[in-house]
Amino acid sequence: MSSLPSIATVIGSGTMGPGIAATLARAGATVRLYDISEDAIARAEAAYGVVQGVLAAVDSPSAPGGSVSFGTDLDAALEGTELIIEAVPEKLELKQKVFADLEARIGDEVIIATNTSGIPITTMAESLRVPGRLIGMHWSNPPHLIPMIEIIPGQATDEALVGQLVDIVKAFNYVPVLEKEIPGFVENRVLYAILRECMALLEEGIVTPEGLDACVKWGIGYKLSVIGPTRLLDMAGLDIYQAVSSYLNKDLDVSTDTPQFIKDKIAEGKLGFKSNGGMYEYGEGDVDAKRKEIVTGLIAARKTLSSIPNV
Ligand SMILES: NC(=O)C1=CN([C@@H]2O[C@H](COP(=O)(O)OP(=O)(O)OC[C@H]3O[C@@H](n4cnc5c(N)ncnc54)[C@H](O)[C@@H]3O)[C@@H](O)[C@H]2O)C=CC1
Ligand SMILES: Cc1ncc(C(=O)O)c(C(=O)O)c1O
Repeated sequence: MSSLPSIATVIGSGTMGPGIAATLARAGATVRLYDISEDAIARAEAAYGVVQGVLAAVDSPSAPGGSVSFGTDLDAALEGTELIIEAVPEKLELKQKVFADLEARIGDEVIIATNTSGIPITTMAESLRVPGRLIGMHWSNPPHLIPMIEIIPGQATDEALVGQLVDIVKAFNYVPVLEKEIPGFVENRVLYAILRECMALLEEGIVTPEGLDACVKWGIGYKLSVIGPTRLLDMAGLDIYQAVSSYLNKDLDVSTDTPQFIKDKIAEGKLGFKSNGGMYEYGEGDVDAKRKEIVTGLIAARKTLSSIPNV
C-alpha cells in the first residue's frame, strides 16, 4: 500500500466526505476531515463508527496506523498533507474559493483532487496558482461501498499526476477508470440518461414509481451489475440493437431541463431521505430503516460481485 499518501485531507464533511476519509484511513492513511460547519463535523464523527463497520464487512483493505481526525481548523487540517480531496457543494464559485483558501496555505507539490460530479476540471483549474495539481477524482455514493473511482485529468493537469492517482486508487483496492474530460464524466452521463427517461415515464403516467424501480432493478440493474453495457450488446446481438434503436432512439425523451414535477416537489420541501419525503413518503423511522436496507444490500451485492469472474 506504498502509493497511498501518509497524510490526506478531505474538505467537506457532508454526504461524501466521511466515507472517503474512512476508506483512506482504513487503508493506512492519516486523514483530516475538515468542514466549515461544526454540525457537519459532529454528524460525521457520529457516523464514523458505522462506516468503519461497513468497511470491515466488505473486507476493505486495511493497514495499521490509519486514522481520521475531525475539525473546523483549516490550518491544522492541512499540516503536512500530501493529497487534498475536495468534497464541498457542487458550485463552481464555491469550489474555486476553496481552492484559493487551500493554495494560500499549501506548497506547490500538494495534489488537489476534486470530487465534483461533473464540472469540467479545466474550468475549475483556471483560477488555480498551480493548475497542474488539480485532477478529477469522482467517487460514487456511498463512497465507502462503491469500489470504482473516475479519474479525469483537465487540460492543465500534470501528466505524472494521472498515474500517481491511479496508483493511489489501486492502493485501496478500488477500480480506477481513466477518462477524457466531458461534462458529467462517464458515470453521471449514463446515470442521467437513465434518470431522464425514468422521470419522463413517471411524468407521463406510463408506470408507477414501484413498477419503475422493480423494472430497472431486476431488468437492467441486476444484469448490468454482472456484464456491463458493452458485453450486454454482444449477448443481445448487435443486429437486435440496430433493429430496436432504429425506431426507439427517436422516441426517447430529450428534455434539456429538470422535469416540472421534480421542481414542484423541491418547492414543497420534498428532497428525499433528508426531508422524510421525495419520490416516496417516509414515516417515523422509515428513512433509517431504508438506509440500513440499502447498506445491507450493497454489502451483500459487493461480496457476491467480487467473488464472480469479471465478464
Ligand atoms: N451526494 C452524492 O451522491 C455525490 C456527490 N458528489 C459531489 O461531491 C461533492 C460534495 O457533495 P455532497 O457530499 O453530497 O455535499 P453535501 O452538501 O452533503 O456536503 C458538503 C459539505 O461541504 C461543507 N462546506 C461548504 N462550504 C465549505 C467550505 N468552504 N469549506 C469546507 N467545507 C464546506 C458543508 O458544510 C457540507 O458539510 C459535490 O461536488 C457533489 O457534486 C459526488 C458523488 C456523489
Ligand atoms: C442522483 C445522483 N447524482 C449524482 C451522483 C454522483 O455520482 O455525483 C450520484 C451518485 O450516486 O454518486 C447520484 O446518485
